[in-house]
Amino acid sequence: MNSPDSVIVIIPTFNERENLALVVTRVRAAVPSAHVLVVDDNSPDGTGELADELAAADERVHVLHRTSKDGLGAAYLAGFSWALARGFGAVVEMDADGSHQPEQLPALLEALGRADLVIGARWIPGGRVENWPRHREALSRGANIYTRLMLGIPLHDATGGYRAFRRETLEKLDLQDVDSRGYCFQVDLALRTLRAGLRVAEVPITFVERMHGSSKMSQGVILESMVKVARWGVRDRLAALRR
Ligand SMILES: Nc1nc2c(ncn2[C@@H]2O[C@H](COP(=O)(O)OP(=O)(O)O[C@H]3O[C@H](CO)[C@@H](O)[C@H](O)[C@@H]3O)[C@@H](O)[C@H]2O)c(=O)[nH]1
Repeated sequence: MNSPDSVIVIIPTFNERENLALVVTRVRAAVPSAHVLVVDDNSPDGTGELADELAAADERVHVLHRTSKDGLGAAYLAGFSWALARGFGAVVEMDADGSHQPEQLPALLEALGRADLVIGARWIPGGRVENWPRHREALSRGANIYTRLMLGIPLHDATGGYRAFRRETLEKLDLQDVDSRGYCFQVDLALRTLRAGLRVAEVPITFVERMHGSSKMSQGVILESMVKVARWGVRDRLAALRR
């Protein structure tokens, strides 16, 4: 069992062979006490085998192999239950492609001292993106405006995927009810955290476009997000009317 102040960084992977070793090395250098859990969905490019090699070389690196690509949300849910069962006190989400800077992890963890969930935010003062194509920036900014309007939440980067949870936060969120598969998983968990009356803080981050491989963003992921966010907004407004 790990101590309450122990940190695990969960990295979901699908075809990230060219990126994984560097990001794991950078995490271990930025916070040497942190553990890393790679959750691989049977990547055809051999990412899972590479993760096994990294785990064999470092006792703080672990791998969860899943049988097929089942979405970012499902991968994180599997990673969360693995981490909670082993007693980690802080659980971090991070992309494998180097978009999230491991060197900014100490700032996220520091903010977790006064919040229940910390989101690394691109769209607040001090936050920025580097080398992102214009259409991706427009999509992300638009998605966050849409989310804020539909849900009436005070967050500027609810879709951001660089974040740190206290273990107690995850324990309170009824994760067994979460069915968000794609990137709307991020909004889903932020919304659940706020609705549970917990504190969400945003800290500025620099998001850097990946050097290798490609994004797994798809029309299906965008559609799921639009429909789910609209549905949650209607649900919450109806609930407010009934009160
Ligand atoms: N295991 C697993 N991993 C996945 C899957 N889909 C994506 N991933 C992994 O999840 C991470 C993010 O996926 P990308 O495809 O690189 O995302 P992006 O387009 O750069 O994502 C941006 O938008 C997301 C949604 O808002 C954000 O979550 C993310 O932080 C970033 O801002 C990567 O490590 C990728 O390999 C999946 O089905 N299974």
